[in-house]
Amino acid sequence: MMLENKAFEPRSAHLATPIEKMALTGVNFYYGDAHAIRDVTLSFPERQVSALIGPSGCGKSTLLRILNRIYMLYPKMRATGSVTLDGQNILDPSYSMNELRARVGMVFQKPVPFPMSIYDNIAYGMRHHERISKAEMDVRVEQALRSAALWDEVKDKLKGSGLGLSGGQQQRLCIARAVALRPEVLLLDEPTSALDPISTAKVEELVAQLKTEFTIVIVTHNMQQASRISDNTAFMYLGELVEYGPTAEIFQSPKVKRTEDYITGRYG
Ligand SMILES: Nc1ncnc2c1ncn2[C@@H]1O[C@H](COP(=O)(O)OP(=O)(O)OP(=O)(O)O)[C@@H](O)[C@H]1O
Repeated sequence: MMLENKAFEPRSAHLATPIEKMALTGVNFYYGDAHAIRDVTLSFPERQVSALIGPSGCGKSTLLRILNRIYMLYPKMRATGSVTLDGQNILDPSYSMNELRARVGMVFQKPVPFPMSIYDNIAYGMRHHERISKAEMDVRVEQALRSAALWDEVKDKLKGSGLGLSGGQQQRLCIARAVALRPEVLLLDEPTSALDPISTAKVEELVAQLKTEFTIVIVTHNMQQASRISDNTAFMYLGELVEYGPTAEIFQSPKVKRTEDYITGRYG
């Protein structure tokens, strides 16, 4: 069945110069007294994949969580500086959390489907955010599952539990759930670290497709993955941004010795 898919029409075709979708300026982050992110300034171009890499504890996940203000759920965590989304500072408390949740979606390392049917896993968020008819919901669920390259595997068992899927399928279900809300930015926190190589390859292919419609920021420990799927790579160390640029440059001719050492596996 051919679906009319307005949500996934390119927002502006054939961009000559990428538009800056999100930008951090002088961002610091604190877990209580612990200073986890130090004066980070960088921007994520629209409809490109940007990878955050660096040794364990360098602040990759923390940086990702600043981008959707998820830390605000916890007391004692605070960010300073500015993070803009299409030029508006999302760290400003007056910026609506609901709007941010709708515009910036997140997928975590460990897939956690809701304990409900595959169909309801996708429909749940939409019911919460929008009023849509059953017929339109069916279309949107199908679109989301197709976008996450999962439709063919689940179309005959939509009423079955999301928990009954394999790990790789569960992760694609979680991606479908995020995509269904039609965000503009997708944050992926090590989305393949719990997956086998075949599922990993599927998710990587999926990221390549999704970037035609979404701006993607991905945290990964996997150097090959960063070099395969990202347009830009940021190398972080001890909470600081060491180097950021086009992925080919970062991997082939890093300017900073520490980046080179990490990428070539001399430490990590
Ligand atoms: N909830 C927390 N409370 C206090 N400190 C934290 C908390 N979460 C992370 N940190 C600290 O912040 C720093 C950055 O952690 P973060 O998880 O962002 O690093 P990471 O690069 O994503 O690491 P990994 O690759 O191991 O997931 C670390 O020093 C970590 O110990």
